[in-house]
Amino acid sequence: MIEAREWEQEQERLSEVSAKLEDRIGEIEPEIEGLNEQAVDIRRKFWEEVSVSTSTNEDFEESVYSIEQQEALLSERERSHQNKVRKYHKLKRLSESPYFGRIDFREDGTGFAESVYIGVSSFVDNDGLEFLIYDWRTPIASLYYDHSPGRADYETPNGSISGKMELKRQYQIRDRQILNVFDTSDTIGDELLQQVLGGAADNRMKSIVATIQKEQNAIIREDKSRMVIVQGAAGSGKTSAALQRVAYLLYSQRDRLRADQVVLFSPNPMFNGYVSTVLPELGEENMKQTTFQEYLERRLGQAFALEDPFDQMEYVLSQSSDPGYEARLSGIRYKASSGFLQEMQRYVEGLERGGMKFRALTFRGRELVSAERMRELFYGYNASLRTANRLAKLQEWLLAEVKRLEREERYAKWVDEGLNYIDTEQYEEAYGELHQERHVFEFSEQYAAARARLNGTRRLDEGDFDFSERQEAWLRKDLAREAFEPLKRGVKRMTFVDVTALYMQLFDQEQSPESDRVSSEAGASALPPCWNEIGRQTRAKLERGELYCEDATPYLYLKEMVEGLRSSSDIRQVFVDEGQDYSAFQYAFFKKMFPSARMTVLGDFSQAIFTQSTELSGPDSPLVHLYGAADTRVFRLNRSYRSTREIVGFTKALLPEAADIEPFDREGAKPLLIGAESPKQKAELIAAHLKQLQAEGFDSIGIVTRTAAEAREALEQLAALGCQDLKEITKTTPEFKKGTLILPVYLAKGVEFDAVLIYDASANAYNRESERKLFYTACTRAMHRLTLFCIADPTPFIDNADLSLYDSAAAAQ
Ligand SMILES: Nc1ncnc2c1ncn2[C@@H]1O[C@H](COP(=O)(O)OP(=O)(O)OP(=O)(O)O)[C@@H](O)[C@H]1O
Repeated sequence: MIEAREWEQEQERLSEVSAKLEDRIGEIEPEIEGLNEQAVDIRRKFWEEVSVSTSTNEDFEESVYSIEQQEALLSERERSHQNKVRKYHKLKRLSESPYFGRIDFREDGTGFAESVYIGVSSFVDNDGLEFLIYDWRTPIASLYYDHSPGRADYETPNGSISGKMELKRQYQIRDRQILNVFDTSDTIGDELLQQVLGGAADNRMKSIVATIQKEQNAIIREDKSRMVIVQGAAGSGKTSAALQRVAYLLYSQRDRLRADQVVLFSPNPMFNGYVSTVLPELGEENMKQTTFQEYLERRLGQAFALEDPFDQMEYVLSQSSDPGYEARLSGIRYKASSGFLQEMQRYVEGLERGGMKFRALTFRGRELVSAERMRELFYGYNASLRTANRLAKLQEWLLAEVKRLEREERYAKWVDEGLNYIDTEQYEEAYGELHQERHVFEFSEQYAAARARLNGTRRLDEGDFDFSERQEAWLRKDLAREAFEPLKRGVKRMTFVDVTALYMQLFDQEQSPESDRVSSEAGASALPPCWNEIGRQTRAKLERGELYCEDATPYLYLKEMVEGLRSSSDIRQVFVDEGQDYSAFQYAFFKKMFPSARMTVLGDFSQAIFTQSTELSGPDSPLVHLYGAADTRVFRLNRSYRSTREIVGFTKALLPEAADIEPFDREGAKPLLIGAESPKQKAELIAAHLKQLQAEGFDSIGIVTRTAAEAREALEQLAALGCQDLKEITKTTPEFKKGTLILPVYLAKGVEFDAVLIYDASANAYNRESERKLFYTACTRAMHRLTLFCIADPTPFIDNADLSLYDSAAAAQ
């Protein structure tokens, strides 16, 4: 705390700045309202003011010009309106809490220290000279995040500036009143962070702008590398830093980066809502948010029923007795691997020499162009042409061929018959079309007649226009055109390439029964265990018009590699959260899909709960290879901000690789393990504990289960025991609500709760080594309290947790 006198001075300054903000808002407000009315007015009068005249060419041009002018004027007004509105909202936001930090910095060579007040955006005094508030993203503001009082420097576009930081101060301000002021010697004062982290969880993520940590700031401001990888412990602020980074980039590159050129891939649709308020809170427009599954659905959803990652997860967790289980798991791993990616790349190259698969073009049950003919043409093109280019040539040929066949078809029997069923509408259309032609005809006829008169000759074709013949010809053409339309559309979409057969062909090679692992044809990679069964499962699924989750990306990759990629070069920044859950294929895909983008991938290999997963930063990481080590920067975050010291102490004992995680120093109760004797008793204990937590004031509680079926069971049991307001979260729930949620671990990814209850931590439930990370992920969702329930023995995953790390309670009989 600071002295009373200083506090008073700070309050005085705050009041002054607030008053200036109010004045500025007062100046802009009428303008905003005026602009609003103007825009509506111009739109309303738009068509009144432009009279469209088509009587002469000049008139018509005049009208078009006038419309264009009006439109340009309107767009300009709207743009300036939007800018003003944005400015207005920024001022409003500032007026609620103008700043959160201050540094006094004496630049070397100057005789005075400047006081730099830092807030969510800049505010300059009316004279235009004095910055009353600096935006947190300005170069000088980085001092606040990176240094303690003493020698300090910061980077600007023109080089480094050094000096001495004489003061570093933090504020908590509400309604223009200072609630708290802290002077700090630390990089960012622990006191403020303590307060922020001690607060309750929300159903929306919060901006961390006032308490960004030095190691997070480095991630936020990194702007040299093409690829930024963040491997960070659970709760270390990866998602928070990512969102701040988006806001930073939108500011620092405001002349060349728009919010709609930034895309964030989230782990599930609910997560989109969870993080959607952060950027607007920082005064920025939201970026595009999507899930990879949504993208796959858009690209493949019409052709196949796609399995989503959550159904795949449910299968992996609950169908271990299925006879094909081992093969499926082996397939999931293989189909996500760099080995399969390389195999696929070799395969696509090989298609230039042989093995292409085509689908014949058929029409009314007749084969128009056989697959064989297409193959001949394809392999007859210049051998130096790539597959996609040859396909483009073939496509051109096919379109011409289809048009030729369509012309021939006009006199086919079915068209003769079709003429008998022409309705009046079609006749009218034909009449109309011919009538238009008639004008042209008449004009040329008149012209020819005039010439004939002038030359004193007679035309041979005079008067030979036969309307009914022409009408029939028109109708025949129309019938054939309509019937051929789907075929033409198909050729344009390249449906003549049999991608399904091409994909299946990848699995054709038989594995010898005596060997589980044999070298593939190319000799560079080995086939995975249960290879033959993997092939059988893959083919059977495809034949049903379905795609396993693990097949969707490789399938699309193959399709794109063969047919030529449709990329989005407009996207400039791609963010991937929960990056450990994406396969090597998906990363190769991102690179191809967004050729002009830089990438930021955030994740935690300790939370790799899906069977397919990618190590983010090790030597084998496909991510590091994606753009090359020189253009890649890896950051590590080891400090966990989410959970209390006690919870972090317990969770880090669950996983050997979590050993070096440091908790932020915030105290709380030890995790509690409660043993029950029967499922019924377990449910009763959970119900009682829930009531106790609610009575203590926790209003964000997560009951985390292994599977969706278990979540349903939990809901029924607890509701029967009188627990109120329980909300079940399924993969189709559109957004998180505050309260007591019951959900499977894989849907709790990335989110947090005041208190987490592990619904079943028994040895029976969690015992397979492959589920250790699943269990770890569940426990690391807790901020303040973690309680685990089990029947008989607890999961062996806690064997390494020293008994001092948690409390145990057996059920009272
Ligand atoms: N610098 C910070 N100041 C205040 N709060 C922070 C800071 N960094 C992280 N937090 C808080 O810590 C919690 C965890 O942050 P976040 O969800 O971003 O972590 P994460 O690394 O993405 O976690 P996970 O991998 O478990 O999804 C959030 O409540 C966030 O607000």
